[in-house]
Amino acid sequence: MMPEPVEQEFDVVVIGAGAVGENVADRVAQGGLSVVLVEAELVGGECSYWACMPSKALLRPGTALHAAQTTPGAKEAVTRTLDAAAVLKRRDYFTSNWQDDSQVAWVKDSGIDLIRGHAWLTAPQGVQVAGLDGTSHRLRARHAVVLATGSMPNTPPIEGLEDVQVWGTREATSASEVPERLAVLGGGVAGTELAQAFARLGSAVTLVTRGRLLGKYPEEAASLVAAGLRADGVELRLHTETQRISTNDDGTLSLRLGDGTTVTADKVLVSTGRHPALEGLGLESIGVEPDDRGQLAITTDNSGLVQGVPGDGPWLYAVGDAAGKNLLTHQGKYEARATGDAIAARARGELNGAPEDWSRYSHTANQHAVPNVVFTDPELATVGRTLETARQDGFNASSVELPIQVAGSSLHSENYEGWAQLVIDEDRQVLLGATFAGPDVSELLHAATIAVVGQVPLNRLWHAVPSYPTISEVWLRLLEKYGL
Ligand SMILES: Cc1cc2nc3c(=O)[nH]c(=O)nc-3n(C[C@H](O)[C@H](O)[C@H](O)COP(=O)(O)OP(=O)(O)OC[C@H]3O[C@@H](n4cnc5c(N)ncnc54)[C@H](O)[C@@H]3O)c2cc1C
Ligand SMILES: NC(=O)c1ccc[n+]([C@@H]2O[C@H](COP(=O)([O-])OP(=O)(O)OC[C@H]3O[C@@H](n4cnc5c(N)ncnc54)[C@H](O)[C@@H]3O)[C@@H](O)[C@H]2O)c1
Repeated sequence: MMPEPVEQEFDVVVIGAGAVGENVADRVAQGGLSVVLVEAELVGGECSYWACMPSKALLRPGTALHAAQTTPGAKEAVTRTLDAAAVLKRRDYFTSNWQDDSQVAWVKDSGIDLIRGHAWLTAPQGVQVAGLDGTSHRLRARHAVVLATGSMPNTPPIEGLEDVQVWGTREATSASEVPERLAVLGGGVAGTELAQAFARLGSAVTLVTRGRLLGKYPEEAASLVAAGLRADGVELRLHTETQRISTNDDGTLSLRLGDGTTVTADKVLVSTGRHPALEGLGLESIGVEPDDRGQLAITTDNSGLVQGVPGDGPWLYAVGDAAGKNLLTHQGKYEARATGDAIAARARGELNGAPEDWSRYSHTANQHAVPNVVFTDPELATVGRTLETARQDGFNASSVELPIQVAGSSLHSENYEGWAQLVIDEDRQVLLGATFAGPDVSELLHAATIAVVGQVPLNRLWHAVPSYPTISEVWLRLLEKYGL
């Protein structure tokens, strides 16, 4: 006989204890509300164990080595290649060996309840949990339920894919061995970063993508990254469809490509994008139906409130990858802080209706300034609008571009190659976006984020003097080229 469910009431129920769910729970707890986090796997989610942390831990040693190899004086001291076993060991450290004890301790210390199990909605403000320990929970949320369930990998329509064992990003980031030959499908951020990480660890890597590399980024910046990958021996098969995948008798895998050629590899990584993890969440019970493509989709307002949901007042929110706006940890955590504060303010009666733009309860930066770093070598860092998206959004936009050739970059490494772009709103004379590509440019990005969010007039930005000799001097050159 099934045991009776445990009935519990909380002010807020958060489904999913990734970085984003943890942050919502923290803010509502700080706002004086009782909150429970429900997590089906590891507390800390994708970023901590299978995404940001391990991928960056795999990339960083290669970047450090390459920096030394391109700096005379240091170069002579570097006589060996990467120690793959040591790199994997360091990656294991950054994933805490896939143990979540320290994050569980933080949850408890923060006054947040935790239930390990799979949760779904049963009714407005009602959540059922199948506990991993066999217990069943029936939860009622007095003020809010927050969906922070993350995202799932897309499965590309490739013949034979269902019958073979491939890597997703989870298997790649937690790999215990470096495959001799790796084929990567998808030329987005995940595929590009992991292709370089494994190439530098010793794999012969072929990356196959149907468009150009990093197609969402300005072409000049993306082509510097492509050159970096090629220099590491990655074979780039761009503008190429993959038609079929099959297993060979020796256990290797073969990809038949649209141009009639075949790529054979020991492992194949499929990294062709992700979609919000909304399946199995009981959304049908509150009237959310799959769209024409059979996918569940939700719309949220600027405080994360899901639109068009039945119930008595605002109660269902979605944040982070689950909301599907920006699949980035830092931006999801930003949404989480605002949403958590909005829930607490609504509970106190201090916030009615949608929050004002740029108030602490609003995700306004999502529309203007989402920072984004591709952690390859060279790096690609971008914030805000590209010239193309600015014009699509109706801005009277112009741009100014330059190769990064300043004293700081020439000192940084031999033959430093970089590229920078500012996108300008001609009507208001403020920045709409910026892109930097080159070794170690990611630390330039926050200055651009501040300028975009602060809508700093260009004639005031002129007075922000970059230190000499730093790579940031490219800011001055760009403003000079613009005509200041
Ligand atoms: C390879 C890779 C590298 C990346 N690198 C970066 C990077 O460098 N920087 C960056 O900003 N972003 C990066 N990202 C994106 C980043 O990982 C995500 O944006 C981030 O993890 C989203 O956090 P989240 O809390 O919304 O979701 P998640 O971290 O996915 O957490 C969701 C949690 O919800 C749980 N869950 C789901 N459904 C249920 C349910 N029904 N009941 C209970 N629990 C449930 C899941 O088990 C999971 O723990 C990377 C992604 C990938 C794939
Ligand atoms: N440094 C970072 O911040 C970082 C790193 C990795 C991942 N991420 C996040 O994780 C998410 C997922 O990364 P991703 O690289 O998988 O997604 P993505 O959307 O960046 O790239 C998907 C790639 O797959 C290709 N593709 C899509 N469908 C295909 C098909 N049917 N056949 C062949 N190719 C196909 C696309 O053309 C594109 O090149 C991203 O949205 C990103 O925000 C962030």
